[in-house]
Amino acid sequence: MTDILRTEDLKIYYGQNEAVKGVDLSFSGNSVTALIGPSGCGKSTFLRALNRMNDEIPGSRMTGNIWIDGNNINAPDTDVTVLRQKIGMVWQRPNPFYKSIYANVAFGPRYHGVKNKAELDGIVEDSLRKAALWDEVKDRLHTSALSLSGGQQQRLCIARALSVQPKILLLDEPASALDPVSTSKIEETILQLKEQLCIVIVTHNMQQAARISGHTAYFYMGKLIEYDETEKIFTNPSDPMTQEYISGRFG
Ligand SMILES: Nc1ncnc2c1ncn2[C@@H]1O[C@H](COP(=O)(O)OP(=O)(O)OP(=O)(O)O)[C@@H](O)[C@H]1O
Repeated sequence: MTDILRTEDLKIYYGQNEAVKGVDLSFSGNSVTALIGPSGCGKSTFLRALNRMNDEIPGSRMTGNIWIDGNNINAPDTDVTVLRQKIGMVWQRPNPFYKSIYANVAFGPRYHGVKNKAELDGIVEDSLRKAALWDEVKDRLHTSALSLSGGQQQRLCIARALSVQPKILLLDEPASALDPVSTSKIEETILQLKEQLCIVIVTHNMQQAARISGHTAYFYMGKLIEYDETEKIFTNPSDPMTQEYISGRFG
């Protein structure tokens, strides 16, 4: 499979603190890659770099390259809005806008110039279907997004990210604040989205990583220790550090 996203010697700093220490990783289309590792090892920092979300953090800077479709996203002429259209992101806590369900999903397409109501209606329905939320909300599209449960809000945030047709979806512990039923709905949604997207997910939940990802990257203290097929990482990792982490977490 062709890689659509690749990092090369990526280093990320907060002031003097080097949080990510020269990571090379590649991601292909139609795949789910899990980023795992102990708290503070740099998973979220690495993830946020992939659509330049760290730009928003004062004192943060990065070196190295991130290639998407052959373009270096760290190039000074990169249009960050266009970049974030291609690479969507969903955070740990659902963060819908204080607007209707419809307006949340229509926000991105409207921002990018879609005005036609029929077209917007189509995008909203399609995005909500892909996020496995349509059947639950189709009769209340114009009610507040905040009237939804936490799990529904998170699927709404996924629909919102999908509405601008990204190629890549970044998920930062998207189910860690949810109950088991909502978690399994999010996991089912991720598995369906894999058919169309490249997905990178940070998770603390080893079982979740094993259930949904094809490849897993193990980070420790800012370094990428091991990257391989998920089954290999969880059954027979090559690096003793990975083994120690996995057995501690599973044992
Ligand atoms: N906004 C920030 N400002 C300064 N330092 C930060 C910031 N965010 C993260 N760091 C530091 O960068 C390092 C990596 O943190 P990061 O949140 O990326 O790790 P993580 O593996 O995602 O952790 P967790 O699993 O707890 O979310 C840590 O030393 C952390 O203190």
